[in-house]
Amino acid sequence: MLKKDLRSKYSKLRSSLTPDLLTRHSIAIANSVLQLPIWSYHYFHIFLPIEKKTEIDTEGIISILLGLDKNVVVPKIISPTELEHFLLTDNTKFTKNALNIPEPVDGISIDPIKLDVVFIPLLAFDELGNRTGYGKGYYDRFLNKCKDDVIKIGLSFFEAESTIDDIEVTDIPLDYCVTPSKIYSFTTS
Ligand SMILES: Nc1nc2c(c(=O)[nH]1)N(C=O)[C@@H](CNc1ccc(C(=O)N[C@@H](CCC(=O)O)C(=O)O)cc1)CN2
Ligand SMILES: Nc1ncnc2c1ncn2[C@@H]1O[C@H](COP(=O)(O)OP(=O)(O)OP(=O)(O)O)[C@@H](O)[C@H]1O
Repeated sequence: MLKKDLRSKYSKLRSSLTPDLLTRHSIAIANSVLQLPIWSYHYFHIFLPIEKKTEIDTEGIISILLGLDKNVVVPKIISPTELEHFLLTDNTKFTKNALNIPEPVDGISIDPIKLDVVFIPLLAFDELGNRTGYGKGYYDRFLNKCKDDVIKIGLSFFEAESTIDDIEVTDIPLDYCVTPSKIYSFTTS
């Protein structure tokens, strides 16, 4: 399927999730994340959900990361194409931007090259690990600034599509995708 059709299909599917199912699926995803081979790393990047778009509640994953004393880094949109990344601390204040994304007001800026693991929001992914988001290319540009072996983990309420047909050269595939019932591994190493 084409990205535009997948965006509309999965936006609709997501908006049909009840609050109770969203909570249960988000907890199941957080529990599965514990099974991934990522716990020797230090710098983890994670997004905060757009509630109006019924995104995964990442609070459980953030609690796990903080409980394990990991460095947790969150994005902030600073231009129509670019994200900046801030370390999450006890003092981090959040405010919702124009797209309803909770973002840090300011803080310690982290160079993406430092990141070991990135949790990635998506609307749909396929069996090869390709993904599509809202179509603004923020994550593709951001991942391009990370080290080559950064571990890229998609989080999805729904299972893989067989193929996304309009993949571009700038699309960076996932290493893993975690759904409420399954962990997909796309890595060859
Ligand atoms: N929680 C979260 N944070 C994230 C992302 C994400 O997907 N989820 N992003 C991942 O890249 C970036 C933000 N990308 C976004 C792009 C479009 C829209 C959005 O609401 N688009 C509207 C059209 C709005 C408009 O153009 O004014 C839409 O899709 O209906 C939201 C986030 C960075 N932070
Ligand atoms: N590294 C890059 N440099 C310049 N443009 C890029 C880069 N990566 C992606 N783009 C452009 O961004 C636009 C949106 O890309 P795409 O449709 O893959 O977004 P998406 O993956 O759905 O969105 P997001 O990454 O925000 O979740 C495309 O026109 C693409 O060419």
